[in-house]
Amino acid sequence: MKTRHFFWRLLLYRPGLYLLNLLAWSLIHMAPLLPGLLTKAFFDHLEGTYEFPYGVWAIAVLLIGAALARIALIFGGFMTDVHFRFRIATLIRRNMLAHVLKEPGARAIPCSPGEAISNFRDDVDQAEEATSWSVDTLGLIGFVIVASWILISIDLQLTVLVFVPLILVVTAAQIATARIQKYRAASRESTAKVTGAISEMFANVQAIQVAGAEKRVVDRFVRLSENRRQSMVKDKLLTEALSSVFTNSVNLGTGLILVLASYKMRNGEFTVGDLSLFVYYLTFVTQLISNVGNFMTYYKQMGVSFKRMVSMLQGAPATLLTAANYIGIGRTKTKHQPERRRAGAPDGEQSLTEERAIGGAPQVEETESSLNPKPPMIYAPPLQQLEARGLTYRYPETGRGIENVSLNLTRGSFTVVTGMIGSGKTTLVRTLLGLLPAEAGDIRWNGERIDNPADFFIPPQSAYTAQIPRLYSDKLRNNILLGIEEKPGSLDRALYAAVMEEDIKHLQDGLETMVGPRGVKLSGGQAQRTAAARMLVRDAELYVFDDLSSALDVETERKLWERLFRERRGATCLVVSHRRAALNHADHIIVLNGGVIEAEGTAEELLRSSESFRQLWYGEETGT
Ligand SMILES: Nc1ncnc2c1ncn2[C@@H]1O[C@H](COP(=O)(O)OP(=O)(O)OP(=O)(O)O)[C@@H](O)[C@H]1O
Repeated sequence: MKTRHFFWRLLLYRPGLYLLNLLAWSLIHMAPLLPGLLTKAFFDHLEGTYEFPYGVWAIAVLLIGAALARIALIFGGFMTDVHFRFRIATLIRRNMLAHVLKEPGARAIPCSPGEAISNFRDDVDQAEEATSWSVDTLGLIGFVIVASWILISIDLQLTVLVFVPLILVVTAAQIATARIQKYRAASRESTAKVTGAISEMFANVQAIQVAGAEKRVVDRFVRLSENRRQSMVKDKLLTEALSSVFTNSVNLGTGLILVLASYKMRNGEFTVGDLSLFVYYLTFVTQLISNVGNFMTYYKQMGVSFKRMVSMLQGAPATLLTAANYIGIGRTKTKHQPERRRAGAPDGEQSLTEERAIGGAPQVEETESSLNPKPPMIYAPPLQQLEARGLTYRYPETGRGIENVSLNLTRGSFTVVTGMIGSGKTTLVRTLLGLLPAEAGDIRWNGERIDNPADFFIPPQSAYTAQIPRLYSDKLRNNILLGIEEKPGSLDRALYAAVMEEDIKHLQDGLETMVGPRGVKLSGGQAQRTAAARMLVRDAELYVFDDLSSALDVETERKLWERLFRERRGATCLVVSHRRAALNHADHIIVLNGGVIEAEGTAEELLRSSESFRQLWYGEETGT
């Protein structure tokens, strides 16, 4: 999709509102035609070349009336403009956000959070500005057409002199816009880098301090800011230079008209009223010129912003940005039929993410919301067997990941994925759970294919604790519940299973303790176990733990597995670990190396057959 198609689709999003806005601003910009004619009548009346039937005072009254009418029109114009702008901006932001939320969790945005914020904020503003300025430009063009007709009927030669600067300026601006686009892209990019650096610095204060890297980080920030300063200065300088070209060429045109008019007036071909009309209209012609210039600049800048917004979609069609979705403002929606068919599902093949679940009868619960359409909850039948065949995912940046990995989990089993650092353990569980988009492979729940693992692998099917816990600046209780309803005893059971009961006693406000941004008030182990409790408070068929060992001592980890077995008999566990506490419990162990399965079996078998496994097993003793 090209920029012009994007622009056009934005205008057509709410065509009625856009036309109303266009009408309002056309009237606002064309309204000065009347005072111009009244001023001419006033001077001609005084000069005696024309007799106004109701006298000079009537002209004054009409002038005041015209001014008041224009004020009222401007008020109406602001209302329509605000409504239109707001809807456009909300549409794009909503569509981008909806797409980000649909992307596999681990690759939701293709850039740093700071850059993403800049896309959501500045780039959307740019699109809003361009659409909004288009109505002013069209309104002023309307004014110029009518004004030209009036002026030509008075004096063709002078009228041409009014428009020559206009043509020159528009041509100059056209030539300069390519460069504006380049400078604008550079300034946007450098702004995004500065925003990204700020967000990274705030997120990593502790890491920066312990590494003694304050000076280097600040130096880098200064470098980025300096780059930004330079690119912003270039951008602003060119924009302002163009703007001054617009204004001054029109001033020159005014001078020419005055000189020419004085000759014509001396010859009696031009009245004072004609002169006042020319000068009066010229002010608005000036406005059109700078308006066209502004619009062209905004339009070009929107082209840059459009590309950046498309990059947020990570390969999805650009039309998504302007897809006319319900944006949840103003009206309530009563009926919602969400689209549940997954891309990639071969025709005729049943899948668990569609409206049919195993067992014949549909087991999908429709949720209906008055504001936000939610996907239906999926209740799959209890897990008997989960199979993954040929799972492959490579990170585009490094080409590393996993290749052709298969696994088979039966109900109540405890499977451990182990391997050296960087062998692909996290990638495997993320790909299985749909947090990374599998390039190849097939996942089946009790033999039924799962087309969209990201929608499927959530409670009550599965729950997951990531290697790095993500906590919010809120109470500990809310961090664990994350919005679900607390059932009697459920929180206590989860805390006990996550071996957190002692920690809660020692925390100042127990479960009501505010954990601070990203959980900074908790120890690493507490944060990790909070994440485990968050997982365990959700009843699930399959529990996936990604490497708890970094935050748990051996004894705590042993307790955690024991409690989990006792409390949740029948639950199936997939655990990433290289700790004996987990390996000892395992029914089946998968050893990854370089993204592929190197060996698999029980601990006993692997101790005999796999050198890598022996290294991991004995490495714990030697601490290597
Ligand atoms: N976001 C990423 N972008 C690019 N490459 C990545 C990314 N994350 C991981 N990799 C690469 O993919 C490979 C597998 O990484 P992964 O995190 O799955 O390993 P792991 O076995 O879980 O490691 P660890 O034991 O350190 O957690 C590694 O070589 C790593 O360099």
